[in-house]
Amino acid sequence: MRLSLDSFRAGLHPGSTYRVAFSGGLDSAVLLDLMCQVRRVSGIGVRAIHVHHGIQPEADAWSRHCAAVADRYGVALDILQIDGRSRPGDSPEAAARTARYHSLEASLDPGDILVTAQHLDDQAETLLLQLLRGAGLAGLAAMPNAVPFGAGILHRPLLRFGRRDILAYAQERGLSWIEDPSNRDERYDRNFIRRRILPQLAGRWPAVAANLTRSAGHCAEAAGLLDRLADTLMAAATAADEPGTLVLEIVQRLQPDEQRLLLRRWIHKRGLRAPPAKLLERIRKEVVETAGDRTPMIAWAEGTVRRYRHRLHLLPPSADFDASWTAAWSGETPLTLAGNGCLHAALCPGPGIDPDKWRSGRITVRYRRAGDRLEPAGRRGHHELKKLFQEAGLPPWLRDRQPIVCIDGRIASVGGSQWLASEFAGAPERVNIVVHWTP
Ligand SMILES: Nc1ncnc2c1ncn2[C@@H]1O[C@H](COP(=O)(O)OP(=O)(O)OP(=O)(O)O)[C@@H](O)[C@H]1O
Repeated sequence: MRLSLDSFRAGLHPGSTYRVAFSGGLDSAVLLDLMCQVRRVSGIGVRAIHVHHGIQPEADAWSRHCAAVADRYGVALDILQIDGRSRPGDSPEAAARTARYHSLEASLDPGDILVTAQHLDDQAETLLLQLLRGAGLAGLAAMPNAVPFGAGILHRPLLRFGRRDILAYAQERGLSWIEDPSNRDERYDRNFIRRRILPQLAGRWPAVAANLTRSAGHCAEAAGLLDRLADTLMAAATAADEPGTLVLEIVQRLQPDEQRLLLRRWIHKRGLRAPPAKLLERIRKEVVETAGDRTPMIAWAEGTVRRYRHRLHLLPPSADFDASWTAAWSGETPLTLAGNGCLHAALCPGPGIDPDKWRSGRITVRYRRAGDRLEPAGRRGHHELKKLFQEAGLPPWLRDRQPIVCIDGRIASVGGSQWLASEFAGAPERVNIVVHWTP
């Protein structure tokens, strides 16, 4: 489609404040020019944002170029300084991109529309890259035209226009831009596809970019439908008294493909990246489908799926929890438990620790040790903590994480004030020390 002010405006997502992601390259130079023209005719607010990655030696010169261009348009430019370096083993391209998107996302105010300059050929490259990675529908949907992003929206108004139309527009308008030398580096997959593969395909199928983009559109529609189906399955399977937990029996009644869809959505909604397909299938077979009363679990880098008492639980990783940790506590100020929330103590009416015993003893906090026993307040006889936890239906993976408050080395309370030792418990009708645990 020919790129003109009218054809561009016709597809622009409605809004009143736009932030142009301006790298200084050809595509975003055209986008900024178009947005400034729209501003002239319709009075929208336009600001530009440039991300300074601090990686390439030219980064300072690019920032200066962007500032000069923005100045000529009379547009305010925010320069976001980020550390776009990758960690060993990560792709530098992906690390810079992730850091850039995070900083752009955080910079938006409510209602802002962030516009970026990806076009039809970028979309075709993205689809090919996703196919080569073996992506599922969500990946093949490639880049959406508009999605919620931070406090605002991310919108790509040039997706309908090809690289050639964008170049023609820039030349016609006499725009200036900078060329990033790394765009020619064919060690990067995207550059290889753009420079070697797509021209070959276009020699035989001139409409290749438009057709691939159309396929991405079909995938996007199907992916949206499946998301809605997954939400319906999840609403039906979620335990009413424990949001975030699924009722095993309901999940088991679904077909295998529905189970996979539901598991992926459940993990995604928790903000975790789904495991690879093979591992997801193991979760389905070994955790969901296994018969009997077993309590299987499967962990991957992003989390753990566990089955316990007819429910499925999803836990984020807990890297810094140390079961051998112990500390003295004044009881006056909250105590932070590494990787396990915090404790605080307050005087409250009702069951709790006798304030006199609390003040006169030496308080320490630790975790469970083999053979720990307790006589619960109001009950006769000592019981192993393990038995008390089982009796209360506490899932096994939470048992070692219950903080144990000791007075002079003897257990006074467990899990905040969930279990109180009779030897330290105050009279329940009086005001006592209540230990709260916020995991
Ligand atoms: N340094 C930058 N500062 C501000 N915006 C940028 C910067 N780099 C890129 N952008 C914005 O992102 C768009 C896409 O850039 P580019 O194609 O280089 O990114 P990419 O790494 O391939 O990411 P994507 O997959 O989103 O296209 C640009 O057109 C521009 O709008």
